[in-house]
Amino acid sequence: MIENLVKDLAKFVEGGLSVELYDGRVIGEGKCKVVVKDPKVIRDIIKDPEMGFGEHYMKGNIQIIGDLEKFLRGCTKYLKDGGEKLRFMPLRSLLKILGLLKFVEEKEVQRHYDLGNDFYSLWLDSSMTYSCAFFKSPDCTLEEAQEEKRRIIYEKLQLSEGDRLLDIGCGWGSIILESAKLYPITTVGITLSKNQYEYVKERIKQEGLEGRVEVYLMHYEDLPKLGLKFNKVVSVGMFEHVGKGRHRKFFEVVSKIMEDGGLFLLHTIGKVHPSSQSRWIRKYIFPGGYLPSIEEVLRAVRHLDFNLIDIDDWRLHYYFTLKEWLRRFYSVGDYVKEKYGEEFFRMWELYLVASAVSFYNGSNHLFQFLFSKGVVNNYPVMRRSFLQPLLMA
Ligand SMILES: C[S@@+](CC[C@H](N)C(=O)[O-])C[C@H]1O[C@@H](n2cnc3c(N)ncnc32)[C@H](O)[C@@H]1O
Repeated sequence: MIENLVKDLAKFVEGGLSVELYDGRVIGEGKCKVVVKDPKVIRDIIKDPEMGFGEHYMKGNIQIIGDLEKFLRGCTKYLKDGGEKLRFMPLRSLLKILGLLKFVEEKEVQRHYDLGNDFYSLWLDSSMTYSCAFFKSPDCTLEEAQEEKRRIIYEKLQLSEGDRLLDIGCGWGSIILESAKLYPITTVGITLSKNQYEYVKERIKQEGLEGRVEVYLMHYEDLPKLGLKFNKVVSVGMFEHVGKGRHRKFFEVVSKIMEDGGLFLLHTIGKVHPSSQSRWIRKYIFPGGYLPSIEEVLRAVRHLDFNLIDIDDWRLHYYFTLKEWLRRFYSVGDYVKEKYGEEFFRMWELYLVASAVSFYNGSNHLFQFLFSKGVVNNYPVMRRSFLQPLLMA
């Protein structure tokens, strides 16, 4: 059975595939070599393929000598194109890893983001933005691409004098801090992470933005308690935490704190159609996260007073963002292994590569939904630019 599986899978992995088993047997030949160090790997993958692969990869019981991204890409292709017979092979579930995120409870969100500002600053750009950037051209730096993403958001939100902007899930504050410097507006950000909250508070002081920028450590459901109303709202990379069955409630809250005629830009990873989510990612990276489909987002606003203006898909931009995060992550690999341990390194490596592959192969997308509260007819009818240079040759 293993021989057949390797032979079939090898057809889909660029450069071919060989597998070296714990007993010294080598099956197949190719550029990518999978080393299986422990007989438990096979047992656990058969029992629970996705979790089995993920956990043994983290522990180093499975090693990929060659390109992990190409290997995972091959696996997805194999599962997609491999025909009816192959769909029942154990590896099918393994690539569920390529889904992302699902709703998490407060403590779980904190566990992820409070890993420490130091850890994230090792591989994020200098604005500490932890979401998809926009690469105007393939040679943009990550810093430039994150800045470009913010510019697009400000334009889509038509920021102008006197606006009150809310950022739900503001992270390390790049939007609320920068937009308040660029426009005569006031901004408010909320986050569940104590580290992010302290960091943003300090930046507000350092940059003399007191009175114009506020940050709160709070759950979005508590927003109405602030007693504030906003005419512009943005949420970037946070909706993935909201969770199945809670999307409608999220929009109800946003509607409560928005003024009529206001604009809401929702930037989220998503799926075109509802599909399965990764149990491994939920256990180790984003416990509880859920990636909504377009349909689920639109269904959630159906009976509310939001009117859809535009949907944009930045799928390949997230692939490039992840590749850049990964490049930076690898460049500090030895330090990460020493400080956080080998298993932690391998867990984050797998998460970043699997995520990159999920955008490359089209399982995941990055959507920007733009809604108005009520019908707004004085919105520009054209996007900033329809023609972007090709990102992929
Ligand atoms: C992926 S980060 C994105 C941060 C930032 N928007 C960016 O683009 O860099 C998700 C953010 O959502 C926040 N978050 C997650 N669940 C939340 C909740 N229930 N209420 C408020 N914030 C939440 C996290 O604390 C974190 O700041």
